[in-house]
Amino acid sequence: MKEEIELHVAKTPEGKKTGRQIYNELGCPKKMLCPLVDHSELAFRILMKKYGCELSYTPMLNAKLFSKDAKYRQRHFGPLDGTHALDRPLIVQFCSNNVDELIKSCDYVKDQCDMIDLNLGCPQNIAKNGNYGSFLMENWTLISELISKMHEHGLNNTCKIRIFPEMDKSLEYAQMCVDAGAEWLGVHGRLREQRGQITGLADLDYIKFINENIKVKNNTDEKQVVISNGNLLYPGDIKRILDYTKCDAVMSGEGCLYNPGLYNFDKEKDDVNTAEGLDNIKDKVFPRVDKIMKEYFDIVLSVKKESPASLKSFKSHIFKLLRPFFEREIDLRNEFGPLNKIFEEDKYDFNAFIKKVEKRIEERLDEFEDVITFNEKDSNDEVKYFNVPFYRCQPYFRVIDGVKNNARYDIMKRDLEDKEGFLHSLKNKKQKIKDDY
Ligand SMILES: Cc1cc2nc3c(=O)[nH]c(=O)nc-3n(C[C@H](O)[C@H](O)[C@H](O)COP(=O)(O)O)c2cc1C
Repeated sequence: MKEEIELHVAKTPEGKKTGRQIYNELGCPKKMLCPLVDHSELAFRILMKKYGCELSYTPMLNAKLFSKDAKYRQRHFGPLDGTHALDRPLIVQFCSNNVDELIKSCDYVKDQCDMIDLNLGCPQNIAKNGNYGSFLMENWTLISELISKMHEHGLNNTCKIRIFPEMDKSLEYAQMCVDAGAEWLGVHGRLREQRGQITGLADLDYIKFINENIKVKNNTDEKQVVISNGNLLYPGDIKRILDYTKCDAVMSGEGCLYNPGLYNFDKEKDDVNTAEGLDNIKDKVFPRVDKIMKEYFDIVLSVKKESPASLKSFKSHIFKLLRPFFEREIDLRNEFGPLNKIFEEDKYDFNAFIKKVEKRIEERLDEFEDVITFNEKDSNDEVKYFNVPFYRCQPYFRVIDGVKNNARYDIMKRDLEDKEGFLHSLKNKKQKIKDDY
């Protein structure tokens, strides 16, 4: 027998805009940057906006700490966040299991952003221990209370969910969030168990099913705003995913981290589906790693005073941006690894390192042709894979070597032939698991 649960349904304050109105006012953004702990900080958001991203999320902020600790607030959401010319539209994301802490935190940031998101997707142990993120998926009463209080407080609010193994339950869950007052819904098409080594593919069928069947709160004619999350590797995937799921927008995490050029094309003019088309716009959509590294570093320096990036996050970005390059140019990777004084400008000039990378690429240009080609061997009807020179940013195909429990598992295409990369990934398994959200 179905367990009776008490659900909160928000009363909409008078004059409050609907999700669709907010979406239209924000210019109908289609290409969004995911919330990313340690990675969607101000500097990276600015870089992404320069490269065609239309809306960004902050990293997840912990409402318990944010509501109480001024230092935490200062460190994670400074005065420049949301006020920099290139930092809007912006969604601030909180994790929480406590209404008072959540509302207090929202009040601190509501004038510096366009919407506030509740994190219902974090699958990490830290979320398990703190009882938030995807570990609230069993507590619909609490979720509906958190969302409805945000809504009733007059905030423009969204939530980002994961899916259940059952499609119907996933829809019911999404509907509960919307009825509680979520004006937008981000759907990450993976189960809570799909993380680390068994991340696998997101299931777009679930996202499509939720999007096609969900009813907007109060059941008006308006369509619920739904954002699809997962499986974005190449620019052409954006249209493919939007056409398939019929969602309003896509958001990407790892796709952008490894290649900030993912969104950087003109949908009317540029051909992003063929190797030839991509080759014509390769500087935009697969930027050279030395150039993007310089651009990112310049932004980091420009916002350093008000919103300093942590060394950990800076290094993690560089490792991701340069992943294919570092896998071949091991000496430069080894040189970058121990660099810990990057932000102490007088002691270490990071521009000297950038110059070394640039020089190395120039030397390699004779040897490795600068063309994008279509990789027929790895293709199937739905997904196209491309060969991109190692000195250009490109998607990262994860190495997965295990299946656990009942997690749905679709083998993702991986570059296992790249033995060096494979071994490197395995060696860094520990680090990777820690990095994986
Ligand atoms: C480094 C990293 C940090 C993440 N941090 C967050 C976060 O703060 N909040 C959140 O909701 N999801 C977070 N995620 C999950 C992403 O937002 C996204 O849902 C997930 O990576 C799947 O999308 P992708 O396949 O485009 O990467 C994180 C993912 C990564 C890789």
